[in-house]
Amino acid sequence: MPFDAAPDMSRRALIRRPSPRLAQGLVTHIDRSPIDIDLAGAQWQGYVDALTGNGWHTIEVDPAFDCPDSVFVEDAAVMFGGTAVITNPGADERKPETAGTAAALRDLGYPVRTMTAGSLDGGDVLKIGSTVYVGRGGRTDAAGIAEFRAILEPLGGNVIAVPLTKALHLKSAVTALPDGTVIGYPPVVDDPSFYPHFRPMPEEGGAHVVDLGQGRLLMAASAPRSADLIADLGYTPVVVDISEFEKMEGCVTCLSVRLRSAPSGS
Ligand SMILES: CN(C)C(=N)NCCC[C@H](N)C(=O)O
Repeated sequence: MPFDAAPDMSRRALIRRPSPRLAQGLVTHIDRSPIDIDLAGAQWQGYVDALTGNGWHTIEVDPAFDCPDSVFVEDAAVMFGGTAVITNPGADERKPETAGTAAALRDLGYPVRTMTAGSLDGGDVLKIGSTVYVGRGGRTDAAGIAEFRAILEPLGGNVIAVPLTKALHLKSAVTALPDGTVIGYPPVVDDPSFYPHFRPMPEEGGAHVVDLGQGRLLMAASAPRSADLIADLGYTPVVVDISEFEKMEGCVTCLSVRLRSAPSGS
């Protein structure tokens, strides 16, 4: 008799359905462009399908339709091992997003640490093993970095603050390949010398990858030359069109939070 296999605890991802008010979300470093909300919905579904089609079990955080930017679920939480850190977003408009994300993670059994002292967005956090780069920029302040460091260090994280003046979030500028190479689009990277191995990408969208495992990297359709370069490094790009989210300064990383460890203590 068929049975439901338990989801692989190392391949689960949080996602959050876009608000019908997406077009009213924040834009900081780019000009505002019209959003096709139906296309955004279809693109979000395409993104979710790319996760599930590559072996990820998705868990939907309750929608927050009053919060235009809530689809960018990455900014509300950072996972470190089996602990969830609920952020204190740097933009007041985005602070109400965290309650639903915290509830989802608690329901999944994760111990939750909630930031209160300073501000920090999940998009400013790039983890490479136990090294955790945090962008000190428009959304993440010094008090936020200090609070985050105080939470992560006892868990084994080494927090390194890096300057960020040319992009919204650190992961707007740089992300990392599975081998630890940091990839970035030089015009928006403040100082590549912070990273032991840095490889420039020819397009802004090419600086953003989500590691799907087994050498597969989720990337945006806006960066075809970067996808070729990534393929030439022996990885398999999995390409999704997220144009409507890019118009809101989003990228592939922002639309999910991967839960790669079981809840600590379980
Ligand atoms: C890595 N990135 C870019 C993110 N994690 N988040 C994007 C948030 C975009 C939103 N309109 C805002 O301005 O907050």
